[in-house]
Amino acid sequence: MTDEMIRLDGVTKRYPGTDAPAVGGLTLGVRAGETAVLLGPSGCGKTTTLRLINRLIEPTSGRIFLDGEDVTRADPDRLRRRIGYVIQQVGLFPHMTIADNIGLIPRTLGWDKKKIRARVDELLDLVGLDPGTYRRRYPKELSGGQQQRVGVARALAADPPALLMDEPFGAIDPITRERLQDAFLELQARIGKTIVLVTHDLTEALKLGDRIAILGQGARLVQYDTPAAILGEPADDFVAEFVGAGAAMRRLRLVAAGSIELEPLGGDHAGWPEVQAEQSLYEALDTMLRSGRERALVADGDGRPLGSLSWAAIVRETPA
Ligand SMILES: Nc1ncnc2c1ncn2[C@@H]1O[C@H](COP(=O)(O)OP(=O)(O)OP(=O)(O)O)[C@@H](O)[C@H]1O
Repeated sequence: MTDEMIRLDGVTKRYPGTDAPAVGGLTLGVRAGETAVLLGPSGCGKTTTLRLINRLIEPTSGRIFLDGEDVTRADPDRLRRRIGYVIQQVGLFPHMTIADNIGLIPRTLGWDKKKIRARVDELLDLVGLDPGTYRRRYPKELSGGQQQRVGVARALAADPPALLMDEPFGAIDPITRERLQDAFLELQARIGKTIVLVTHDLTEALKLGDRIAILGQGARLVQYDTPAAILGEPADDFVAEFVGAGAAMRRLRLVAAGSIELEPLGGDHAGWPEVQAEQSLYEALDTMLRSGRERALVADGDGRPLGSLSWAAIVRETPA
């Protein structure tokens, strides 16, 4: 057995009348409870890959597995109840209330009214919208960010183990977008779904992904790794170029101060700035810069000193 919830095995999609495949023999596994981000340039096949997973698009060849089961030929309607789908345009039905939009799949599954109502309220709570205020409203009476939350609630209605998200925060202003990303992380920490999320925004990928799949044209898998590894050890020039000039600085946000080799504290450290072991190197460096010191004391959660972190140690730890 495998702990992979989603697996693509040599999946190819060739649209009629095109020369090169949109997805050419992609093999990719997503572990249960993890968020995998598909990141790559426009037209590289991200959306096609996502829609192959829930069979909105039929593969030309290859196989797709959900929780170890070959679903390449499974009934698409049944499959989609096990895989929630969230898109950028949200796709709420304008003539239906928020409650009816969220209750869509439970209704098709034949749940009774009381159970649907309870589930709708539970989901509104989960995504941070007050049920009393929002349940009877219509989509146009909500902001874009609130509609996006409803879209997520709807996708979660039948409690599917997996969730596909296509540029879920794409059309939203930068400040709301950051708030929704934070809300996404809090929600995911509680519900632990297996998520495949498409974006072309590197910052979003680094923030939300447990692992990032960098795709080239034809959904060629160039690198599939943790955010820190993508930034620290780009597989080739394509990835290095994609993650760009700020890679070393971005990586500092992903490494905890307590995770690198600290120096012994030694004698007098009065007046040193202090950072928590779980704070990032980025925050540690910021603290040092603001206090005008080249060293900080690293302490654990109970305030016990663990060692000394120097500027030089951060430079040594950063892959050149
Ligand atoms: N229905 C279709 N028929 C023919 N070609 C298509 C169809 N849908 C997509 N394509 C082509 O397949 C390729 C991959 O498209 P896809 O939408 O998967 O890319 P993407 O990475 O999601 O792009 P973007 O980031 O711009 O949304 C593109 O070259 C696109 O033009």
